[in-house]
Amino acid sequence: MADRDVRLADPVRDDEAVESPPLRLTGVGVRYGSTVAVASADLEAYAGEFIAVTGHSGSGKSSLLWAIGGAVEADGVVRLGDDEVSDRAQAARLGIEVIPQGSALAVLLSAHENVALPLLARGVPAEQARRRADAALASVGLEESGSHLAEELSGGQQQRVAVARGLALRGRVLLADEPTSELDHDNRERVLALLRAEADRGAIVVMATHDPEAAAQADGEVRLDDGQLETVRVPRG
Ligand SMILES: Nc1ncnc2c1ncn2[C@@H]1O[C@H](COP(=O)(O)OP(=O)(O)OP(=O)(O)O)[C@@H](O)[C@H]1O
Repeated sequence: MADRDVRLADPVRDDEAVESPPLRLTGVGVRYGSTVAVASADLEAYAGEFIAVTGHSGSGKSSLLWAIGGAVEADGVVRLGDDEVSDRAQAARLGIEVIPQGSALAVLLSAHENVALPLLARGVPAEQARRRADAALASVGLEESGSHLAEELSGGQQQRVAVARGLALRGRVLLADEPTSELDHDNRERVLALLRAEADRGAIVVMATHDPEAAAQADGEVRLDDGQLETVRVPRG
């Protein structure tokens, strides 16, 4: 798809509000060889919604998020508004952002650099990127840790940096893969509140989690059972 046909998200804009177009999955499937990770999933989500994807380990949660984010080859169609997601770079241009499982930080960069560099890569001016990284790190309680190398941080602190990095991008859709798995109670609640705020800002938040208490705080829940997606709670129910 040519760039001019893609409705670009604008990460340079400094205002917080966003109105995500609807996210629609139709018959989305993910296979790895003979393993069916996700079988023909249908899902709709709208601006302001916070959806939990639950299921046991290996049930396909990450694969579903990767398919939405264009990070894995998938059958079926993922649409954000009128635009069909085709690959990761195009999904990022549409404003589909990811908080990956396991943080995936650059360990030899500082916490601040890990948050600011993706902003610079999207064309955010340096001063604005610095400010947004400061604010995002402060929002996860790491205002004092910005200069620490990622490898000097604990697992939970690294996870909070990854959350800050995802939030700082201010996407239209935020895909959060087990964003609270390493966190103590207070930090889990803090991160869930930040994801809620992200939805309140007009984004769509899709969170994979195996934690029922975290899932209960989302507006809606879908569960994967060996790749089959079923609706547990609808956000508008
Ligand atoms: N790159 C890959 N190559 C082959 N098989 C894979 C790959 N990634 C995932 N799988 C398989 O696909 C299935 C779904 O995996 P996925 O990571 O999506 O599940 P999950 O629900 O996110 O698991 P967890 O909660 O443990 O993170 C599993 O059977 C897994 O072994």
